[in-house]
Amino acid sequence: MAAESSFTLTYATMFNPPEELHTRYDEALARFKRNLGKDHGMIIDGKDVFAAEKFEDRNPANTDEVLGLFQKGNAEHANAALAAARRAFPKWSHMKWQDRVALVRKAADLMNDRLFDIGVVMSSEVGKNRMEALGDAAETVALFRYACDRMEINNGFTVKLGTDPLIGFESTNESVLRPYGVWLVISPFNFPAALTGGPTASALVAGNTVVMKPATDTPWTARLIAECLRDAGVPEGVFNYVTGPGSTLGQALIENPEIDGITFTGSYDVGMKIYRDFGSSRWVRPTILELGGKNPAIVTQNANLEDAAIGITRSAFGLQGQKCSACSRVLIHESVYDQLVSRMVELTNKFTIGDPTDRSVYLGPVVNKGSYRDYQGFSEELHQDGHILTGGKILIEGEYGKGYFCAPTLAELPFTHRLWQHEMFVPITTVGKYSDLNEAMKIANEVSYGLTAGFYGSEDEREWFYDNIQAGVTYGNRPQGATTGAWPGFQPFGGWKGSGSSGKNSGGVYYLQLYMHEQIRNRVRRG
Ligand SMILES: NC(=O)c1ccc[n+]([C@@H]2O[C@H](COP(=O)([O-])OP(=O)(O)OC[C@H]3O[C@@H](n4cnc5c(N)ncnc54)[C@H](O)[C@@H]3O)[C@@H](O)[C@H]2O)c1
Ligand SMILES: N[C@@H](CCC=O)C(=O)O
Repeated sequence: MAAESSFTLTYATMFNPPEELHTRYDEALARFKRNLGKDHGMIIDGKDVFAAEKFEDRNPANTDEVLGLFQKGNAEHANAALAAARRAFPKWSHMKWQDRVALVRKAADLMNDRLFDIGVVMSSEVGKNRMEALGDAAETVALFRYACDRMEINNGFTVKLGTDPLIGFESTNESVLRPYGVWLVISPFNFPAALTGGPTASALVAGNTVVMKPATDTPWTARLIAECLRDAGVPEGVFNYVTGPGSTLGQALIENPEIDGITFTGSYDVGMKIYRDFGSSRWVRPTILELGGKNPAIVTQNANLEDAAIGITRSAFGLQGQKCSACSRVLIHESVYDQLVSRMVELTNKFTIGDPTDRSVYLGPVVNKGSYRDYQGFSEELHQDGHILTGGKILIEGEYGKGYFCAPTLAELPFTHRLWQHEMFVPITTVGKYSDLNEAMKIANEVSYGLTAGFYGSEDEREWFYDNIQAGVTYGNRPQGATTGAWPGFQPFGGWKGSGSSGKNSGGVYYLQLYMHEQIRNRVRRG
């Protein structure tokens, strides 16, 4: 987002926003308060569709507050949405790609105009602080535009190939990338705009039609993204927005043979189940899985310790540790261990915790009761098996008692403990001491995940780190965030090993191609 000033909002710049951003956020917050408690439909074939059963979208910072009512979609809604997407596919896919790009760009412009309203809704249903929420909305705009740019730069992915060396014939060849058909997008709660909107925009620009299903904790943000597409004039049925539980609606979507491709972003367990279920079809369909992380930061004796402390604590506790990219493991050389740990504790204790719509707040609540309980369980385990440096308790005094607030936690733990391997997805980071850098690298890589990783050390050491770490997004000496804060076109985002299936990062130059299959066109003429 470019405001009137020269400031451009990204996850790296969000720590020093101009005053104007706060003013506009506050205006949106006032509008939002007048819109609470409404009944929001699904969007199927361009129409608002209401189900017999509803679910409440509640504010995790104040669980008494019902943000809105949403539809508990079922298998019938799944079938209707997929059928609408199937009907819309022939016309959408045969439209000139330039016309699809124009519509998706228009949706991005609308989203940019509505950025602050989207941001406030997101803060309220996810618990994201202001700048993180605005960042997620701005990232979605960037992902829409990036997909359009890539289609243009690649001229619609039509490439002239060699002419066959025939005598008496002219035989030309061309490669064309073409859409698959109906694409399913299932997204998680933590980046409800970017991870619903990003894959949707790529699928649409490529010529697929889409059914999108957000997480049950975050239906409103996704609805606002869907409204941008609808209001931009994307034809009926080309995208469809359905809401409801993953175990019923999500499962019904997965099991429907109408789907030609899927982008699932979420946990490893659900992703792997989807992969297996999806694999039982008559042929192999593209399955883009963006899964969990257990992201390490390695700090050597040559590091700038202040940059390391700032970057690590920001990445450990931004969005309450509920980022796939969160810095959840820190490996520190023994010679600088005490100094760095004490600075990290100091910075962690300075974070303001509270209502995420408040401008001074860095940590909001965790997203729901399940995460709140997870935090308590892990804290108990850390009290027993490790040493809590700070945190380790839920916050219940005063206003905190109304929501799911947890103290950001740093804990020492033997490297053999299971929590060095398990993605906790709450504000808890484990810290350990190493004496040999090769050993630290071995520990960093000995997990099922390979999403992001951070490094603080000398420039030579850093190149060694890149060559040896198993991760899709890596950062060196970055105070803006040790392991978090990727931006489309700058740090395309995706993981290795159990963190991702495609090996190509979203917001990167190889991503849009995943939504298309290749057709070779050979044309022969006598003469
Ligand atoms: N790699 C990435 O880019 C990335 C980004 C964000 C989050 N994540 C991961 O997402 C997880 C947190 O998000 P979450 O708690 O919302 O994840 P989740 O796996 O619980 O849910 C993700 C989505 O899957 C749906 N779902 C659940 N069961 C389903 C089923 N059987 N069939 C179809 N859909 C089903 C849910 O309703 C939701 O929409 C973490 O593991 C995090 O690391 C990964
Ligand atoms: N793109 C985000 C992470 C998304 C996953 O949760 C980042 O780079 O921090």
